[in-house]
Amino acid sequence: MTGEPWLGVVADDVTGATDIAGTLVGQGLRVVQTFGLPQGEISDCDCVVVALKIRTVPAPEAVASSLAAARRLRDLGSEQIYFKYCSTFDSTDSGNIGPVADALQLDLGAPISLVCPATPAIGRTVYLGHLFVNGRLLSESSLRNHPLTPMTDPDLVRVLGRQTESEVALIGYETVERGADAVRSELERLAGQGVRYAVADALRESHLTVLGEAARDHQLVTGASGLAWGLASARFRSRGPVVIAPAGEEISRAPAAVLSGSCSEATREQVALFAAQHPAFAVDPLALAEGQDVVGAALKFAADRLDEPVLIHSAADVLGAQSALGTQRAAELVEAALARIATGLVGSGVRRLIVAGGETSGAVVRALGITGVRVGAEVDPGVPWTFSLDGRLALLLKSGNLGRPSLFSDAWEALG
Ligand SMILES: Nc1ncnc2c1ncn2[C@@H]1O[C@H](COP(=O)(O)OP(=O)(O)O)[C@@H](O)[C@H]1O
Ligand SMILES: O=C(O)[C@@H](O)C(=O)COP(=O)(O)O
Repeated sequence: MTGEPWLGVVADDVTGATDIAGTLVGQGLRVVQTFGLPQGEISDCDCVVVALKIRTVPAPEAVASSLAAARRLRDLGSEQIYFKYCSTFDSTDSGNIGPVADALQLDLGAPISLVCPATPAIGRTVYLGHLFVNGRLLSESSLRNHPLTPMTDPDLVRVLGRQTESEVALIGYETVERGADAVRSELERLAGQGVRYAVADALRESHLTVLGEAARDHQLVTGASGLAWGLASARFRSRGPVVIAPAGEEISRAPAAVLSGSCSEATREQVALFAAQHPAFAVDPLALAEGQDVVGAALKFAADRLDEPVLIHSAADVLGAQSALGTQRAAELVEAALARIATGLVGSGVRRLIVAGGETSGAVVRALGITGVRVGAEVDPGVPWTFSLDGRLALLLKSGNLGRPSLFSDAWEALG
């Protein structure tokens, strides 16, 4: 094991980054995750995951940030770059998966790259190039109605084809089932025909190991957490999970809080279950818009109850808030308020913090001035505890769709 990160991940959002980081830790890699470009030297790890926020920004901005991240990762010693996007391929017809992959391929001199968001551990599979979410076609899942990136076409060859000028082809499950050599030969054949992207089928984890083995020497691999799992399991067949020292006593006994700005189905269940057993404060976007001191009220509520974990959440009447204030303004008000509440909570001694929601997590880590975390063990697939590099905090940053209903309660126990 070297001290240099051989694998560099460019992730297109914050909790997506935490998801892949946790997956790699589960496969025995030592992982550091940074928010934005890594600062200074990073050693004693196998992988650095750079969390960007580029899923829905204009394509040129996404390309510039990804290139900068990949170049920095190469400077740190990464031999292989992994572009992590969402397991539901969240993107629009103009990007950003195609433009970012194109730019990274060109920069790294990669002739052809795998494209595979399949992540069976969370119910995402690819069959004949079609993406399924918990057994339903992507276009018939709730992603069809995503506010920013509605996914109405499940055929990934077609979806990516609209985002790139390059040729996109399919490597079907029959080839994958024949093993890594068969996939390698097919990749060579396709590259010889000028194809730059091979969407690969994967229905179960053994398929991901085959793909990981086939892509072992690729300069660029693209996918969600599943294919990263395959890469790591092909490379380190016998490595057990990293044993992360439990949080120091100072942290594991410190006050704890959950901040949720996520409105996703899984989070709603988690919030409802936790709120039934613990003190909970609802942030009202309309009150924020009226200029009421909601932040002050939330902090007062928490300060009176910090002998047990408190929950501050926001997802009550989302549609009402959006129609009164507009989607963007409502989101900004809630994100800014939760970020200020996070700062106040940490100021009053909270050192164990769960944050639900990708955008929300981005706003919170920015407000807290956290530049990076060392990644610990997963509590659920894609949901690991992390420890800020400055030693201040244990943070669990959770993507909206991930985690079991009792995650918020179970996570404290997992922290030790
Ligand atoms: N009650 C609400 N009304 C309107 N927008 C809200 C409300 N609560 C949260 N939001 C916003 O919804 C967005 C949720 O996104 P995010 O944090 O990425 O969660 P997820 O990972 O579930 O998508 C955030 O921008 C948040 O500020
Ligand atoms: O790949 C996934 O499903 C997640 O890692 C992910 O990116 C989810 O997106 P957000 O819910 O917006 O964090």
